[in-house]
Amino acid sequence: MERTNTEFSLSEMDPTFMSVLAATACGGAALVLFMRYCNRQRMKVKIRKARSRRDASVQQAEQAVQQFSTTKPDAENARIVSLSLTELTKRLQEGSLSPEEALHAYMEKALEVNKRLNCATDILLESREQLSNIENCRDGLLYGVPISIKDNVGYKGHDSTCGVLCKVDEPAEEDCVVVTVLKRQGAIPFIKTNIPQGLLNYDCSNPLFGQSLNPHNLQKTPGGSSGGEGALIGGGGSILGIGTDIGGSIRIPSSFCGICGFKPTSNRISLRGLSSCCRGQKSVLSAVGPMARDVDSLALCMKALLCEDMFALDPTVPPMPFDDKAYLSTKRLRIGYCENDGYLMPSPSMSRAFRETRELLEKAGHTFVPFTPPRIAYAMHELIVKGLLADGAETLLSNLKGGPVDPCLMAQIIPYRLPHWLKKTLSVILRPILPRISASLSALCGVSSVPDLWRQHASVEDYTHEFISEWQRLKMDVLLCPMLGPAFNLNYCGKLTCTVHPPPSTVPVDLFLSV
Ligand SMILES: CCCCCCCCCCCCCCCCCC(=O)NCCO
Repeated sequence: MERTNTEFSLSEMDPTFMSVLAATACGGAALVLFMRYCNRQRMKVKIRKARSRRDASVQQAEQAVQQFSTTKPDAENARIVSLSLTELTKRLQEGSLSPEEALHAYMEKALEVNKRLNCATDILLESREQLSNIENCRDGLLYGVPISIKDNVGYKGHDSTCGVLCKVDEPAEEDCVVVTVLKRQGAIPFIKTNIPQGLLNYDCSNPLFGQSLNPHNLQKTPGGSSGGEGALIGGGGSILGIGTDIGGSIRIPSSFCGICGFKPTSNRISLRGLSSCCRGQKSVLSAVGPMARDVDSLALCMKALLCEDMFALDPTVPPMPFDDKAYLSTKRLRIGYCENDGYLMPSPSMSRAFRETRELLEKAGHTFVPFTPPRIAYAMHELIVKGLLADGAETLLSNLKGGPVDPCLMAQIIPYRLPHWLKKTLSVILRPILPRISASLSALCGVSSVPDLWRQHASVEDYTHEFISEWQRLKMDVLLCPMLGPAFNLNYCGKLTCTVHPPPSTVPVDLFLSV
């Protein structure tokens, strides 16, 4: 066949041109490798910086505790950390215990728990400075009470990392509203606690601070995302903590660590000044709430937060104080119960705890009515997963950019990263054999347009009203249902979420230790 003049073989090419081409290709490859190397180095520096900052604060706190114990050798630390919050506040208010003693006792205990469970991200050494004007808060409901706060709760001068590298070295300019109000009530935030990377996970590990462990079994996770709080409080290192919850982040670690947790309705407590990896997401709303050893402590914390100060600092919060009358009422209740929502089977231990609780409440004269949450599979996929990741997980992924993905998040992130066409195709193929995975994959594509997002919001609104109508039809006061638990193994994340707004809480029935 005759050769055209545009055809030529490599051997006929100008050797100078060939060398330039080869040099350019090698240079390009070297540049890419160099940039990757620099990026990895930058990443390592950031991780090292965050860790050494945490370690330095731990070291300084150890010195402070030691120094205090030499000036006050007779301090009854073990006795102080065993008091309930009611007893502690009483002793602080009557003056038989000083805020300084309470703070140092808890700091010592928290450091010991942290050594075992790796649950702290930062020790707030400013807490000791706060002691110097704590007498101005003598009338506060939490006068002198040392408290813990989750990593994403803004505290002036400290990072709220959410476990991602891009938020390291971004210290809060001001205390968030919750911290301001708690401080005015006399509380002393002294420690920040660990979270899973990105906060959208039920484990508790991130590349900056590593894996936190369960206080009752070191092979298990404390849960997430308020897992550091669960571990610290469950281990005895804090008497009251502040967590956040979208789809279980207060309730699940409370259940896994054998403590109590309360997720109020969203914006009952101000969210101003809190950090997040999916800010602007409005389908499944986040909430701030307390975690503690007993229910009375949760109530006291709510009472302290629901005050004029918070309503003035964040006027978007409804100015509705704590309803003491309802809390103390002994009226017989009409309790809706749901042992199995048809989506997630409770574990045998959880079923037993549920039934024992029901029996006790029935004996106490409360009435039970069966309640079935409407259209649960639809709510899980179309409202929760599609709502949380309406942007196709773009915001979360952009927060993870430039850093390693934690092993506990990997299984979640792989499907997020698939291209839309592949998620859609897999969803269609898997529909007949794995309907839930198929529905999740389709939901992970998020919404396709602004009108689609509005439809999504409208569906959440409709579902909320459908749920509330059923609640009202049955004339229920509360709903009793089992929690996820007992605690999972490390790196095994669960998927239990909630989108409607009745405020749920977790209360331990007894401690179930799996071996
Ligand atoms: C092979 C395909 C598998 C598809 C898997 C689909 C996974 C969807 C997972 C969605 C997970 C959402 C977790 C939500 C956690 C919420 C935690 C929370 O409450 N955080 C609050 C932070 O303030």
